[in-house]
Amino acid sequence: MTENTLNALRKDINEIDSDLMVLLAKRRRISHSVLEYKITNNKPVRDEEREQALLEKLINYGKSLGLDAFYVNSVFQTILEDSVLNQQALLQKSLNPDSLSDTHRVAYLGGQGSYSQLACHKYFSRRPGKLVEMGCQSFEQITQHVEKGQADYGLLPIENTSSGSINEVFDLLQHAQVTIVGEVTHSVEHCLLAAPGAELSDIQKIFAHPQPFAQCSRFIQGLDNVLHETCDSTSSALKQVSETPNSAAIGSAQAGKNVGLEVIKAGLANQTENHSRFIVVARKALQVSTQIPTKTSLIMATKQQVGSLADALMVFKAHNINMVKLESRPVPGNPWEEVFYVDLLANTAEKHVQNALEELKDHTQFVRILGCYQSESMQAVEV
Ligand SMILES: O=C(O)C(=O)C[C@]1(C(=O)O)C=C[C@@H](O)C=C1
Repeated sequence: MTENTLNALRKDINEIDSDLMVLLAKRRRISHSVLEYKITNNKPVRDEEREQALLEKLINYGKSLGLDAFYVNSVFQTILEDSVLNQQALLQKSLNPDSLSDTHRVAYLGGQGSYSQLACHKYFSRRPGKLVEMGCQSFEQITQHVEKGQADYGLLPIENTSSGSINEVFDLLQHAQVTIVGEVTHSVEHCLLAAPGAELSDIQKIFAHPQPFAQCSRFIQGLDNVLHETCDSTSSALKQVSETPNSAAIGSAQAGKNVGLEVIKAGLANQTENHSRFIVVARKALQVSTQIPTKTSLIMATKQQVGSLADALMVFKAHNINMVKLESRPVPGNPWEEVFYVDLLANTAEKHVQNALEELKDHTQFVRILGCYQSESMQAVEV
């Protein structure tokens, strides 16, 4: 085949890709119009039955065209996720016109290329406006920026599929004067990043934030005679590499590229599927539509008597509320006392949820709602 033929074929591919883009944009606009029907008729945004029927039809059609089911399914699951999340974001925007600002000032940990920055970009990609990013040195600095009104939002990692809950953030939430207004899950691919040309055998020291160290513990334990040093953030770990010979940092490939470092080993995390969930905090709560999946997070201290935690949890069962997280943390200054963090699939705008929260007071010493917010972890339908 000549180079001319190759160029002609690539031109055909470019044209098909442009046509696909036009069709995707058209599909999105139609999906926005469908939302109007759902608003008027108070229907849930997501219609899993319709998604399932659509996917089945597309998979069969794909087969007749020689496209395999896995490919068709994954392409259309992505399209459907975009459609649902966009409808939800539009609905939320119409419910909270006050939050419609041209600028979002967002505080997060670290700087360019940090995992928090990537999660921030993902969350705000569906919330148009100018993003003013404020890289911070600590989680506490993030909540302080929000409390003082220097930032509109703060992004805090709360749990990771490899290392579990991020206790420092749970402890901070006990006292911070902020409310949770959103969540975003981001997949994290940890790489070992070093100066161009370096090899794994050259590395004598590794810099990283404690979280990546925990999430890559098996890889780290397998290295002999390599020192580790913890840093405040991935960004500062990257900076250390440029100042320390024969060193490397753990970070995303993008973070390394931004500062001229190369990936010398990828896929370091203990689990192949390594995801972090971040919460978005603000000073003022947002109203959440009852037509979209919603989470309510709270902290509670149960009474110091036998069975009080079980009694408290039975309240959720009695009101048919699904609890998706329960975490206990010590109370600073009060040894052996515990507070519990609870995530519920529930919207505080609903009467049965309000009743449950009222009843919960009978079984606890205190309850504080940390936030009621749109749940963005979307489960794909099974076909
Ligand atoms: O058909 C609908 O109800 C839509 O809102 C459209 C659409 C889609 O993009 O195809 C989006 C969300 C629903 O979960 C199902 C399908």
